[in-house]
Amino acid sequence: MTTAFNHPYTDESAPATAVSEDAIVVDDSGLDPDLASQDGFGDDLPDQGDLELAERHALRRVAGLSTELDDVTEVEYRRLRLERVVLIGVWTKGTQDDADNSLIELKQLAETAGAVVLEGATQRRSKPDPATYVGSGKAAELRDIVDGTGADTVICDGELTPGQLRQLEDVVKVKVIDRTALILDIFAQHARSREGKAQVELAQLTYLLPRLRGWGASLSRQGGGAGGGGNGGVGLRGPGETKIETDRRRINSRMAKLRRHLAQMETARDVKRDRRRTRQVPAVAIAGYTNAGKSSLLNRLTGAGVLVENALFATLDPTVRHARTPDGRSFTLSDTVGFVRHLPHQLVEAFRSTLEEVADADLILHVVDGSHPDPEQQLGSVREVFGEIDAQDVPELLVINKTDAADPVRLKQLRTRYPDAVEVSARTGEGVERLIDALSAALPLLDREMRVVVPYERGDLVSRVYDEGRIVAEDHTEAGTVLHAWVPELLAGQLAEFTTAADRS
Ligand SMILES: Nc1nc2c(ncn2[C@@H]2O[C@H](COP(=O)(O)OP(=O)(O)OP(=O)(O)O)[C@@H](O)[C@H]2O)c(=O)[nH]1
Ligand SMILES: [Mg+2]
Repeated sequence: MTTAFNHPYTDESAPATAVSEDAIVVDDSGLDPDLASQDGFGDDLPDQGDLELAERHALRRVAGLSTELDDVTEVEYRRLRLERVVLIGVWTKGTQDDADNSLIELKQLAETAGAVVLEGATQRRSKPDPATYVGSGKAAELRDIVDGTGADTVICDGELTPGQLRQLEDVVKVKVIDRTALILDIFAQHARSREGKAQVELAQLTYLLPRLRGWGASLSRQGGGAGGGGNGGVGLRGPGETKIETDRRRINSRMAKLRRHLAQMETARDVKRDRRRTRQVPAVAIAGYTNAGKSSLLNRLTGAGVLVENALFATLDPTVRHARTPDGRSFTLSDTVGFVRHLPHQLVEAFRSTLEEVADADLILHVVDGSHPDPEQQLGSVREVFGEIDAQDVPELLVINKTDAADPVRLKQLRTRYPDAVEVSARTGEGVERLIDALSAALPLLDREMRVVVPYERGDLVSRVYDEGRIVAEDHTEAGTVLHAWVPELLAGQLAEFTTAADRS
């Protein structure tokens, strides 16, 4: 029994505290000035990101003075801010390696959220325990580990029911959260745009709603002091229940408000997308597992200067760049939010409009980290999400990235398995030429050759030829701009009236 608890993260060579150096520093104060000021959208959410833990506790006690909503959503999320954590996974199927990889990913997620991982352990079971996730014996061992390490949080590698979270908390006596809450927390820390923030908040509230009671109980216990210890105490329970009802109502109305705002923002996005569509510029979406190197590749391909970080979910807001093939054809290239195994469905829902960029693309550059121990599993998870967002029919160009760091044997396996994939290193630039060629070949061809004389008052058409087409020759005469160019069908139609006699045959 005891041996089932392995502690892979305590070895001397990799002290757990080293992780905090890479941790993302979130400066909430300067983050998003427009959220609070421009439309009153965030008016009821003062920014409390920099509050010390103790102050957050204090805030909870003056809950009656602030609005209830601040209390529940903001403060309780902030309480989620993890410091010293112990990881626990239930290993139900697959090999020991799979179980270890899963826990290593959980460790990366926890570190990305800013936590220091003290210990990790897995338990082999046919299925998670319905009461406490791990069996009761393991739960007691887990409590000993928590005591021994001074951890303040346990993170479970799965999605737990509200009841499991509460019951496990009762045993280990510290906060217990699951993988879903952890991912939501990372997204919350990384969201930059108004839309991204709203999407994440909606997902968090969806997650929080059925768990209100459980968290309330554990938090009132953690509040300690005034309550007289124990489980929150009989005296606290009555008012707590009423408060939960109020909170629930407020959360529901907040969610409705967020949905309305998101719908508006989505309309704006659709307009933008439609504009791109009518310009007939093919759209290429870069998608793939988180940390696969999508942003690096976008930078390599376009010099976009997009945030690259060795952290999970560095990119949450889609970035769209304009690019050209070597033969001059225009296309857009967009970076997207990374995927992860078991992406919480609340997030898939909330990010649906962002993810639709992928579903709407003419081509997906699916980036896989070739240096990962199990790239094929990541690839499978990503394709699963493609299915959920109806992107499975979009042509896909598989890109195996990080060849500079990948094991040659693994690369060879991948090559055999995916003969059409292109191997690149976004870091060294190796293979990028080949990728550009493959990309060009996969993009729709510009299909009309035109010779036109465009009068000077139609400079707009000339600039569209510049944007959307490829100019073979250009001259300026008294009659206007003489162009010989290849252009997309739609533009060809609009240029038709200016075709030169020679071309009219
Ligand atoms: N060795 C190596 N590292 C790479 C390569 N491409 C990217 N990386 C590193 O991988 C990490 C993640 O890169 P990103 O470009 O941020 O990955 P991403 O897919 O955009 O990640 P998210 O936006 O977080 O989902 C960074 O530390 C990069 O420096 C590569 O070709 N070789
Ligand atoms: Mg990125």
